[in-house]
Parts: sequence; C-alpha cells; structure tokens
Amino acid sequence: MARDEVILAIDQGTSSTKALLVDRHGQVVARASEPLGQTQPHPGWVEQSPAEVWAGVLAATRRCLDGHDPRSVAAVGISNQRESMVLWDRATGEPVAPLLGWQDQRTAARCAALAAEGFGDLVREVTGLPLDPMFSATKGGWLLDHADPDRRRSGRGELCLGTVDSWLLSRFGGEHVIEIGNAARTQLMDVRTGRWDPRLLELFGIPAEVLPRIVPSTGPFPAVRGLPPLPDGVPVTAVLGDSHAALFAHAGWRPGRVKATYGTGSSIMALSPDAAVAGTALCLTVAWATGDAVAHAVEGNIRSSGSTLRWLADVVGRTPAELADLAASASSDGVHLVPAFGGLSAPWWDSDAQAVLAGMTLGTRLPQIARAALESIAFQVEDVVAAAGHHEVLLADGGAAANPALMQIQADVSGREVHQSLVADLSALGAAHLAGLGAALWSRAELEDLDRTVRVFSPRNDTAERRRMLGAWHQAVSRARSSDPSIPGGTP
Ligand SMILES: O=P(O)(O)OC[C@H](O)CO
Repeated sequence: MARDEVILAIDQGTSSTKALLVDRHGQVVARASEPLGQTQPHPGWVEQSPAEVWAGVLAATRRCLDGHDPRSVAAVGISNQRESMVLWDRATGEPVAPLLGWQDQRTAARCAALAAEGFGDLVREVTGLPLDPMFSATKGGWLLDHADPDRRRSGRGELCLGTVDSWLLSRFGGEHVIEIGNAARTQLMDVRTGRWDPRLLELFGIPAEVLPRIVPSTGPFPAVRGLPPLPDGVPVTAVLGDSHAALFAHAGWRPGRVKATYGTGSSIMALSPDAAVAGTALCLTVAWATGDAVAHAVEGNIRSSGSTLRWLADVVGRTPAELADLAASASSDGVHLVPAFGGLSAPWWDSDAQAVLAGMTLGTRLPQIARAALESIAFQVEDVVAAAGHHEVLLADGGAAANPALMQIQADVSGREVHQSLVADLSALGAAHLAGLGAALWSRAELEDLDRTVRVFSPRNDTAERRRMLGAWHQAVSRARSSDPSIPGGTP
C-alpha cells in the first residue's frame, strides 16, 4: 500500500452529506459538506428526495477531492442516517416515492393498532426494538401500500425497498444489499440471527422479494461506479449506521465505555457483549459485523437535546449560543425543564408525556431557565447511560458536546469521567476507520492508535450531591409523565 493513499468517507446524514479524506495516520486532509433539505407535507410527515440525497453525495465527493488525486483513494467508507426508507424500481433504478425520513410519524396509528393487537412483545423479542414509527418496517409497508397495494410488482421482484445505505450502494449497480447494522434498525431483522424474520415480513406486509441481502459491515459491497472524479472500481470496504460509526470512531469496543452523540436529539450506545437488553428501557441492535464476528449494542435515543436550546432561544428571541453562555455561569436554583416535546423516548417510552417547566419562583429569570434547559440534556443522557449498565467512561461527541459547561454538568450528574472528543465528524471517521482496515491502510493494532484526542471532565461533586440532583430531576420527570400504567420502560 503506497504511503500517500487515503480513505474517502461519506457520511450521508439527515441535514447534510459530508465527505472526508482520511490519511493513513487517521488525519482528515480534506472535507466538504452539502446541505440536504426535507419537507413536511403534513404534520408529522418528514420526506426527502432520494435524488437529492444522491446529488449531495456526488457534490460533496467532488468538492472534497478538489485538489487531490482521485487515484490516491484506496477505498470508500459510508455512514448514513438510519431507519429512513426508499422505494425504487429495480429495472430503472428510479425512486417511485419520496424517502420517508426516520422522524416521520405517519405510521404512528399503525404501530398503535399493532400494539393493541398484542404484537409488541413479538416485535421486541425478535428485533430488540419497541414498536415505534421511527423504525423502517411500517414506513416500508406504507410505501408499498401506495406504490403497489396488491404487492403484485413486489412479488415479481420489480421493486427494491431499502435504507439509505442500500439506496446509495444501488447507484453503483450490482446486487441489492443492506449493511447488517442498518438492517437491525428496520424492525424486520432477527437481531440475534441477522436474518429477515418471515413472521415480521408478513406482519408489516413486506414481501421478501423487495428486500436487500443482509451483509456484514465490511461487505462485500458493490464497488464505486459513477462517482466522479473517483475512478470506477474503487472498493467500498465499510458501511455503518451513523450512530454505530461514531461508536467505532471512539474505539467503543474497549470495555467500560458508552458513547453519547449530542445532536438535535441524542443517541447513547454501548457494546453489549452478551446481547442482553436492559429490560424494556433500551433497544438491542447490531453495532457492526466484521466478517462473521457480530458485535451487539444497546442504544437509547433522546428526542430533544440540542433542539431544547434551539426551542428556548426561539421563544425568548436569543440565539442558542447566547443561552449557552447564560447557562454556563448560572445556577438552576431548583428549576427543571423536562423537554418532553412529543413525549419521552428512552428510557421512559412515554409518548403521552408532556413538556414541563417546574420549580419556578417569582425570582426565576432567564439564566435559571437556560441552565435548566442545558441540564436537561445531561440528565436525560444520564438516565439512558444508567440503563445501559455499568460504564466508567462516557465518550461524548456531536455539536452540543463542544460546550464545556454541558460536559462538566454531564460529569457531575453521571459521576463518571466524560471524554469530550476534540475530533469532529465522528460518524464519517468511524466509517473511514473501518474502511481503512479493509483496505489494509492500517492494521487492527494500528487502529487502536488512530487520533482520538479527548478533553477529560471529572465529576466535581460527591455521591450524596449527585443523588440529590438526580432525585430532583426524577421528580420533575414524574410531573411530565402520563399516568398510563401500560407504558413500558419504567425506572431506569
Ligand atoms: O443524520 P442524523 O445525525 O440526524 O442521524 C440520524 C439517525 O441515524 C437516526 O437514527
């Protein structure tokens, strides 16, 4: 392998597509980003254009490689937004419907009906996931109901259904495939066997003929074709869901580590060596598979973290950065904001919970509320981290993780070290790290030493103080929660 060879990593996310060139030391030598739009044609619906998704990949790749020799790219790694669904015509490769985004809630009633019919336990047992419109299965059913109601074309294999990784790989031609971690988030795969489950395909109305073949995160995938200025034939040696890729970039396989990505919402994920789920509070998923070696993970998603500050900033006519500054030096003075906008997800799974601002007095001012908003991010993350088992180190990345005040609050409420990543774009980097292994740019041992610079935040309080803080937070959470006794989850 020549010393100047690089990996091209593509991170196809919800709001943008990023492309990175990563050298053999794990250093990013070029990056480009292309924004991606979405539409909400009805309340709760979230759509994107599959063609625009692909155009963003083309544009980001071209700009990233500007000034670099495309022949130096040894391999491509892809990370992608998960759960979103695309339906296309196998013969023409043209989409037959918009992409249904992972935030799309149009199948909420369908999920509720299936739960009422008693299918929740089967779905959770087989897939490790709660019945929820976020996952792909009901989205796939909805797309087929509209494009092929009698499933005649589907049964003849004329249509292809896939997640975003499948869609991007289909642009290269070749076999219809899906990476196993992405497949694990469709709610159609048996999370323990790594195969489509026939009972679930029937339940969700998805003929097997429309589905891709499930392959490990290391492939084999179709090689690059039609992604200029890359020459055709460059191998794709890694594909990962974005949250999984971030865990890989953190070297999350080391024991005692759990990662949190602080974005619009937050994703908390840790490897689960025994593939055990923590009750019903978290999801079980496949983190990645390298060849036959499958690594399972537990994951919890929080709907509102960075978006809580954005919401408050809009309400009070400030910017999120101004609020973060106010919050950094303030005390919440007993004020709690429980941002249950649209309910609470992990670990509570209470879709009827309502957002609550609690503990105010006549002396409460904006700094206290801003502080409560910031603390709500850390408290929610800690609730999921606690449900994920015993971990000494919390690995932090994502936009809001750049805020040192939040990282210190996180260490204080968690009672564990927080390692704030000082390296950006971890999802793309994770895909690059795995792709570089496949391309022999580095060995397994060298992978351990790639750049993962962190700033460490240690807890500054004692156990009693931490318990008091968490107790007060959980009181506020109980005010936000609905009284529906059938809610799964319970105390983390
Ligand atoms: O593209 P992001 O960063 O919003 O991530 C989307 C997640 O994969 C959804 O599960």
